Amino acid sequence: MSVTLPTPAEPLKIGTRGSPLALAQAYETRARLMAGFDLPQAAFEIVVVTTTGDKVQDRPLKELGGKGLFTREIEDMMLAGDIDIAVHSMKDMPVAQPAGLMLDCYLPREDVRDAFVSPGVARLDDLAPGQVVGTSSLRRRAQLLHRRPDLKVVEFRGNVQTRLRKLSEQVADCTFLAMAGLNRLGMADVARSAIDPEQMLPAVAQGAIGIERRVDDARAQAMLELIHHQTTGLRLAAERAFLATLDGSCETPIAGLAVIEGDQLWLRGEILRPDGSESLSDEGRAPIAEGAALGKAVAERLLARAPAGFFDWRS
Ligand SMILES: NCc1[nH]cc(CCC(=O)O)c1CC(=O)O
Repeated sequence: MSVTLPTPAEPLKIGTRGSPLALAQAYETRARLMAGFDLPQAAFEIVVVTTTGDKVQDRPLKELGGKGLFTREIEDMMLAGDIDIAVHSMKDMPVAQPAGLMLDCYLPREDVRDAFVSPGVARLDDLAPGQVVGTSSLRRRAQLLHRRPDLKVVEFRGNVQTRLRKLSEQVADCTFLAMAGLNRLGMADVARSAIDPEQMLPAVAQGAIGIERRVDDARAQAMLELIHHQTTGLRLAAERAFLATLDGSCETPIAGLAVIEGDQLWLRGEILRPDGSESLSDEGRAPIAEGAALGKAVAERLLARAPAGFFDWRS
């Protein structure tokens, strides 16, 4: 294939966070761009950005507050022209982008499931009453306590490597990680088992990489159009519309997963109280091109069913 790009006088600067997973995702993006345009590695420059979310490790994420804790500084650099594109875990991305930026390029989605990780226990169902689960995810915490109010949950922050170290220090009996992250790190063997979405519905956009750019950057637009993965985009349109309608973010106990079945999208969504005392689920189907309307409809049904005060966990 021959694609003419606006003159790439300068290397395309790819912004990323510095964790091993973030770097793996940036390398995957670079590899797809190199292959797609038959470009050498020198046509790209990977720029590592340390964000506030990366620097502050000793407080729960929800206390640090603010959507986009891991992305704002990267976006500011892109708006300033210091980087051209930014590679993100879509699970961590707010539903709307700042003025001047857009996010419409997705790489093929990885395994969407959560992994059960434990040195001593093989499966989620094998946990004994009173055992300790480490997680910083409000969703995983609420889903787990909903099914197993007998378990104890402790705060577990940090990247994949940090969490594994805490497990080896016996801070908790088990933890959960996204299968996608483990697979992308070549660490699938860390998962004792993968948890079926029926048992634990994943976070919206789990396993998907998105690439953000400036709205008016014709070179980046041409490059990203070629590597965009269509069906991942259709699934995320449904899931992110669902999240947007609930006004949720990665800081809320919300789960959502869309899959493609023939010419239809099937979306399932779940909202929970943070203590797990209540869980509401809903689902729907629509033609694949109508994901945004589907996500909105499923979210609106959940909102109509949610008792007063269901979302008041921040007060
Ligand atoms: N919130 C952190 C985060 N953001 C994306 C991933 C994993 C990769 C993915 O879901 O795409 C993780 C870690 C985890 O949940 O294990």
